[in-house]
Amino acid sequence: MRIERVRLRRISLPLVSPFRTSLGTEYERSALVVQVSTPDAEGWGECVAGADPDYSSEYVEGAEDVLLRHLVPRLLSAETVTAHTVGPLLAAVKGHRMAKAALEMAVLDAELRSQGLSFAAGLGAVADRVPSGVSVGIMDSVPELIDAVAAYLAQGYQRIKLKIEPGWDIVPVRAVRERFGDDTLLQVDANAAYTRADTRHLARLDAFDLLLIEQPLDEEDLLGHAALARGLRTPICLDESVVSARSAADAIALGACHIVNIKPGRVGGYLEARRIHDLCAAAGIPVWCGGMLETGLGRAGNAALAALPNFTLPGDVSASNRYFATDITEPFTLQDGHLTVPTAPGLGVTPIPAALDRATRTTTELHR
Ligand SMILES: O=C(O)CCC(=O)N[C@@H](C(=O)O)c1ccccc1
Repeated sequence: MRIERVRLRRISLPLVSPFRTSLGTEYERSALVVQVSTPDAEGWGECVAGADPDYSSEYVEGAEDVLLRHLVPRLLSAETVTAHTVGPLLAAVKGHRMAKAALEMAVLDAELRSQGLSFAAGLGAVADRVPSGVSVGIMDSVPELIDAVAAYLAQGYQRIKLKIEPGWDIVPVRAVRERFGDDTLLQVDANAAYTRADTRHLARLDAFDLLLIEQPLDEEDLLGHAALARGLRTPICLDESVVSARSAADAIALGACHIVNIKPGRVGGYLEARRIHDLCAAAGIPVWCGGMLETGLGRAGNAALAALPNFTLPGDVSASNRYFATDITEPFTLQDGHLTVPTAPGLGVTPIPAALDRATRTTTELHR
């Protein structure tokens, strides 16, 4: 395909409720929507980098700058581009995986739309719906947390993920386990808030039969996670530490994880996400699809990805209304605790012009 034009929109969507993690509290989601125009089709992508470089080193202004000055020009000057050549074309630019992922996603969307293929078909989905888990932030009190979890379970969510940090871990997790019983699928996410010195403290979570503890230590501390894994019964899941298939292989070889949270934006795109899925499947490591508070664009791609065979744990692919009163696409809704995998060509969704315009703060366009 020949890329004629790339349009970047900085968008902002208010969250239905503040989302607090060990990294801080978000009240609105900033994101970048990438629109790629080719003679055959338009393609849409979403950059998951947030307002601040706190989850990773990327942040929305930085992603916009590196896209405009270093990444998009490389694609516009190429005679032809396919989703599989985006990575090599951008390889000279170090890092910036979330920015690259957004561009590759838009090219993949355009390519699949022009072929009349859905993301699900293109990636190798084996299911037409995926179980929905939900991420529950840190709250001001345990009663407030219990009410929030009760509401999500009543909506049909199949799995509860609780954000934890030092001072908000054992007590809330015990309260949720005791209130909702042993059959509720429950896991925790620390966003790297602990250190190796916390091993004995974190081992107290073993009492609650959790599916996993996600990213307890610093993203670069693979040996620390391997040591922690030897001190805990609860399986260790990595998120921030896994930025590529290579890093997934290293983490697995070092015994740093039993489970991997795959986020296409964090690992540089859906194609690398599939490579990690395949590598983990070969190593007997189950995976699940994480979330970055995506709009319906990223939610559509994630639903398709979560339908691949080794995504055997419910992911954070929740309904649009978990975060947004109004999404920029038709909203994803929970049907019997599942999201339906889009079957239309490409992502299967496109932004609703009025909704996208309302969410757009700035638009920048680059042409061949
Ligand atoms: O459901 C979602 O999209 C969000 C799931 C979630 O908890 N994301 C977390 C995470 O660390 O996985 C997060 C990402 C980015 C920013 C803050 C929090």
